[in-house]
Amino acid sequence: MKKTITYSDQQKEVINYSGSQLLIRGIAGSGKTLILLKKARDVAEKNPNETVAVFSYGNPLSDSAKRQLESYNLPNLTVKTFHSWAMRTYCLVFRKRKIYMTNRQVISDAIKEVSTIYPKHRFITNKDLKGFIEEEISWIKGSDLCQREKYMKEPRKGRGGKVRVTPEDREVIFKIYEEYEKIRDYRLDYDDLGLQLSRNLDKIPDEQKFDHVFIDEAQDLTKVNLMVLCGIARKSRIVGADKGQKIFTTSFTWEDVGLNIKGRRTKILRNSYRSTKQIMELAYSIQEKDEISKDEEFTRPDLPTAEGQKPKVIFSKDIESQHQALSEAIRIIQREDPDAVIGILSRNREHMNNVQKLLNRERIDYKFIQSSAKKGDQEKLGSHHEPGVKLTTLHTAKGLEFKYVFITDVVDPPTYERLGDDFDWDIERRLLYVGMSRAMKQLYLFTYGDRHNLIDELGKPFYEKVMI
Ligand SMILES: Nc1ncnc2c1ncn2[C@@H]1O[C@H](COP(=O)(O)OP(=O)(O)OP(=O)(O)O)[C@@H](O)[C@H]1O
Repeated sequence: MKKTITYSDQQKEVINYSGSQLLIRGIAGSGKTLILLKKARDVAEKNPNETVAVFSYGNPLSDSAKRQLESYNLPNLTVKTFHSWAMRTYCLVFRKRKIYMTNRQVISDAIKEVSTIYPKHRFITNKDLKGFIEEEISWIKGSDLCQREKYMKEPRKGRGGKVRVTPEDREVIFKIYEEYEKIRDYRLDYDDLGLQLSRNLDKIPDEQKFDHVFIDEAQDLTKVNLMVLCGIARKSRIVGADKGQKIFTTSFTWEDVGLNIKGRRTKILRNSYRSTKQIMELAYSIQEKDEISKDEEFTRPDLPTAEGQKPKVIFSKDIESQHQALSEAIRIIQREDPDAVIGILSRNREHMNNVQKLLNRERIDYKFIQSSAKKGDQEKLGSHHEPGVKLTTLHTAKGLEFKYVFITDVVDPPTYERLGDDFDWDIERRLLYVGMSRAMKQLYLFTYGDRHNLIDELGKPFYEKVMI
């Protein structure tokens, strides 16, 4: 059943805004995507001879946007992800027929090369820091800091504080980056697409540009990708973003990417229409602890008016009893609400695979929500629009919503992942906030053992504690 929408005054102001640049800042569930799609539709309907593109974050979200727009049948309106558009555009600009992608091994090979110069440095000897180096190289390319001088001077705002980085560390990282680029050679990584296109904006063919560009979840795009998207807009660029949900370590200012959002060009949405007051109270209790809540661009939320049950936090002794509690909770909900959409969100793939094994064992039907599937797994892909149990990660759940949300394994990451005291808890807080704010009606958090820093930070009056 299609729900009727009565737009709020704040939302109407965004819909009726007719300027050529606009930033829509809004909290989780405030209708940024809804309004962006409505606006894109209006522009496409009013101007049938002009092209309109909506850029969504990832395939699940872009499929959802396509679904919402398909009945309007507007041939001048398209929905894309940055990567799908950039792959095609890169081939056209650089006259390539096929794109060869690098693999993770290239980072290991680059580290090995640099080990002859810095044999004792922790980035060389500590294998657990490889993930950090991978993110750092992505940051260098995503922010176009590809010259040594630039990289050495760049403030790390937005990059996260996972590992303390001294000037000597930067020297080592930059050497690894240079080796990585040499070994990579003709192959590309995901950051190359935006980087090379941002340097060749004038070569992008006209048919790959649009009169009006709408960008959703912009807080997590890299600086170069945003520059490219703003650069291909002939007439207007409309951007939706929420710093409170920034879960990747990208950094840019709106000015950097060519967007003037001063004065009336920024509109703010503060009400969640997705979740109940009880869910958002709990979600805000963790967001308050995040440094980002002090940022001038952070959007302060208003509490929703819709009432519901208090979220439940299930404390188990170990992972097995968590799984038992999880399968019991799924069965209870499926009995009471057979058409329910249940999202099971995990911190990483390993946790998701454990949940998958549990559901197979318990003969509970499920589908995955993910950007792509391995060959043969296609029929296991689902969407958050259809009833049933959906398995996904917190990262992929961004922008999506489920009537019931179960977040599993809310425990401290293992020490090797935490890198001692340098661990960036703010990103973990934000991920949990993103996960919690996906829930429309009921929210369950599952934890076990005695190491659950984030659970300890939650406001105690805002959840029901269940001990197993
Ligand atoms: N005025 C409204 N009346 C009823 N429902 C609304 C209204 N505005 C938004 N919604 C609903 O609220 C939910 C959240 O909207 P949407 O996904 O657009 O929010 P968002 O700001 O993009 O969220 P997020 O940043 O968390 O992805 C959707 O189900 C949407 O249909």
